[in-house]
Amino acid sequence: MGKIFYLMGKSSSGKDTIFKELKKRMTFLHTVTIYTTRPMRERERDGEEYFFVGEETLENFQRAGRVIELREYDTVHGIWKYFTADDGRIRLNEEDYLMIGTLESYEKLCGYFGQKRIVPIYVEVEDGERLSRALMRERLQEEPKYAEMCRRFLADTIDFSEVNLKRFGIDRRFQNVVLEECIQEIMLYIQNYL
Ligand SMILES: Nc1ncnc2c1ncn2[C@@H]1O[C@H](COP(=O)(O)OP(=O)(O)OP(=O)(O)O)[C@@H](O)[C@H]1O
Repeated sequence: MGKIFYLMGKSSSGKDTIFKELKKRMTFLHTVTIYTTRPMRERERDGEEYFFVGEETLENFQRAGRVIELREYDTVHGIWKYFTADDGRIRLNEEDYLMIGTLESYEKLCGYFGQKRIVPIYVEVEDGERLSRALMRERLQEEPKYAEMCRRFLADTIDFSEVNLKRFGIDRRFQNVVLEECIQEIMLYIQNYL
C-alpha cells in the first residue's frame, strides 16, 4: 500500500526548496499534477505546471465525486479554480507520492484517501528567521510585493496555529535551520515508512 508524503509549512519555511530536492533525490516518489481553470500563460505547458481545463471538465469530475480538494480565487480576471482530482493517475495501491500543500488540502486528502495513507511532513522555521528569508526572497523579485508578504505571514499564524496542528494530529516537526540537515532528516523519515 502506497503513501502520500505531504509537505506543509508556513510561507518561506522552505517547503518548495525541500520539495524540489526530494523530487531529485527520491526519484521513486511520484508527484501529482493539479488542475486549474485559469488560462495557460506563455511558456507554460499543459500537464507540466498544471492541467489547464475548462469549467465543464471540473463539473464532470465533480459529478463523478472525483474532486479531492478545490480552491477558488476571485481574481481581477474572474474566478480561477485549482483542484486535485482522482483522475486515475494516482495509483496509491502501487506507488508512493510526494505532494505539497496547505493544512486544509491535507485534511481533504485524509478525508478522501484515509488518514493512514497520508504522511504529514511539517517544516518549521523560527518566525524571525522565516520573515528574514521571506524578505530576502521578496527583495530579489522584479516588483517586490511586501504587503502581500506580510499578509501571508500573518495569515499563516492562524492557518498553522498550534491548535490547528494539534487538531490535524501533526506532532512531528522538521526544523529547517540548515537545509541539508533538514533534507537528510526528512529522507530518513520517508525511508522508514517504505
Ligand atoms: N535552510 C535554509 N537556510 C536559508 N535559506 C533557506 C533555507 N531553506 C530555504 N531557504 C530560502 O528561503 C526562501 C523561502 O524558501 P521557499 O521558497 O522554499 O519556501 P516556501 O515554504 O515554499 O515558501 P512559500 O510558501 O511562501 O512559497 C527561499 O529564498 C529559499 O532559498
